[in-house]
Amino acid sequence: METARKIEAMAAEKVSIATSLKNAFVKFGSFTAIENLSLDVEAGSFYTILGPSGCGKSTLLRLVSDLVPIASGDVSIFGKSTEQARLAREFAFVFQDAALLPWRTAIQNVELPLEMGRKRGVDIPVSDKSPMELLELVGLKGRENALPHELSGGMRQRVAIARALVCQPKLLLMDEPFGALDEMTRDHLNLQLLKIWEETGVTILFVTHSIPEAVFLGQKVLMLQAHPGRLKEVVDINLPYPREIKLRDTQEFTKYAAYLRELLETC
Ligand SMILES: Nc1ncnc2c1ncn2[C@@H]1O[C@H](COP(=O)(O)OP(=O)(O)OP(=O)(O)O)[C@@H](O)[C@H]1O
Repeated sequence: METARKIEAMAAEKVSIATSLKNAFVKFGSFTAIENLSLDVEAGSFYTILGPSGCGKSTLLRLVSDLVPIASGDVSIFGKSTEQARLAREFAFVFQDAALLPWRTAIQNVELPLEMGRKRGVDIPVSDKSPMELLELVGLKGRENALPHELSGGMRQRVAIARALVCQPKLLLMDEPFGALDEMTRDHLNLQLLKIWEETGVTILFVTHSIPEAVFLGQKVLMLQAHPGRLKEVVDINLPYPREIKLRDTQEFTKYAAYLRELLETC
């Protein structure tokens, strides 16, 4: 009985951890890109990732998403190996470039992962929201039949987010998704992303170069340092949600941003 309870508790703990890294190393030949990284990301949380160029931010997301192998240590996604999690569509990736198929309309791009799953005869999870509802969620109602070249950069990125959500991922990996956008569009998408996070309960790992963006979005900011890439500090952002743009004008926000700027200088 005691043992059964222990196993149950361990299983529950595993499920409540979206991503677990234990003494993880990533190497490219003799070059160490990530050194001895240990981290538990709680399910449903929003982590932003900051650090100097080349410190391994993208490599970390690529490790979690089974795109690069671990050299030593452990990495798991909801208690599964990264390969099992990839096959079960537990996570989805959003890159800086929306990478839409130019000959398909917005809605056809969102439907693509479902079509591909069907073609391969794979049983994939499907969002309880339809592709149309997902486009609505990202504020693109009425533009579903537009081709990518008829949409702005921000709109294309919103289609990419809707596409990432179509298989109901539990974990969303975002690598500078708004890095190429103007400030107003970025602000708008930051707000929309927070709304999506609150509505869906998805766990988010979000790489950015922008300190204000990292503070505005994240519950925690993961600061990495370079040469070799390793964890410098996890900074808790104790600012309430829902967050509004005017939060950036507050003293608390400015304090966090200043602290992170100083920390970044030491990385
Ligand atoms: N496929 C690869 N082969 C060899 N080295 C690689 C490979 N991918 C990344 N690296 C190296 O690993 C290190 C970390 O790269 P990564 O792209 O993760 O950094 P980053 O923090 O995302 O950088 P940036 O902020 O400039 O985007 C860099 O030194 C990079 O040159």
